[in-house]
Amino acid sequence: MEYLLSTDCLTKKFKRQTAIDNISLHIRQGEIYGLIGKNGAGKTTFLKMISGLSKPTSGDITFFGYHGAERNKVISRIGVLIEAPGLYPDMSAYDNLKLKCICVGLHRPGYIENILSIVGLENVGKKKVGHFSLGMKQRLGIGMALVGEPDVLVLDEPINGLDPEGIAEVREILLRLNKEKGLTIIISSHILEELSKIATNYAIIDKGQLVKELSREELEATCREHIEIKMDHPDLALPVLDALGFKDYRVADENTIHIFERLNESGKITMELSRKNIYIHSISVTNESIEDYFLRLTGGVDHA
Ligand SMILES: Nc1ncnc2c1ncn2[C@@H]1O[C@H](COP(=O)(O)OP(=O)(O)OP(=O)(O)O)[C@@H](O)[C@H]1O
Repeated sequence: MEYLLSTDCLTKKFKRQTAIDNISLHIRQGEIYGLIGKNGAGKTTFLKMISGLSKPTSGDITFFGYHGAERNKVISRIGVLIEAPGLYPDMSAYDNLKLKCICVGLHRPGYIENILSIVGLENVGKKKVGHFSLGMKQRLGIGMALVGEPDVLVLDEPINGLDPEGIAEVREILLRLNKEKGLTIIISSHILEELSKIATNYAIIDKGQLVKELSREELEATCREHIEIKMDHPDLALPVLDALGFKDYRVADENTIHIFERLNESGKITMELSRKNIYIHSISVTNESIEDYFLRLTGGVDHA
């Protein structure tokens, strides 16, 4: 089984609006998979479908090798926190977790205490959840999603509205769960910069469509300072770069080469290419921030 979870041409329509349009994504075990998109891009709709909370209009989802209706057999292997965590405000964190444990038939001694400690709420005592900060509620929401030891955690904008300290706390918890328990995490956000601190893989979606699926390494390479050459046939330039001793370069797309070393040698490269009669459209040194890259792919700032 190459992928733990994948979607094939997944589509969701609400009357005439297509919220998710033909999205095929691939998530491996152990990844922290970030779903990035502006407000209204379709993140929640997508996460609801893969979590079994909403039915696709068309397309398929494969999870643990099961797809179609068969996927119901393994759907409980997904722990979900979508929109606000469903917490009882007049009860303590312990009692909220206890209720969930009873619902799923879990009665192990020390189980609830362990979850409280994982999400950093071991010292809140009998304080009612209604008096918790937003960050504490989010952490308890993550704890609730952990009941039953899922293999995958699906989190919809878990850092939305949190202050920097709250964001850092959630980030630490997720990194630890991923590293120590090997949990696969699928997490959405509209801030790529923030997600880039934890995600190993990304899908950028815009207006319901997949714009790009890429790994952390690919994102870092794209946003690292580099020489960018725009030309019609990048393949023609590669022997010239090799002859000049360049090693750290890649063909970014059918019209672009990125070179990540010797950034002051644009002139030399231009001269060599022109000596070989290889025509280029432009050559420049680029340092695009992660957020600029996201805005470029999703058509700039949304002023709606
Ligand atoms: N139940 C529904 N009925 C009708 N339209 C819906 C429904 N749920 C979502 N939509 C529409 O689908 C589109 C995608 O919404 P979705 O909530 O998935 O986006 P999102 O990326 O999660 O955005 P946000 O971050 O603002 O929640 C939006 O235009 C939304 O209005």
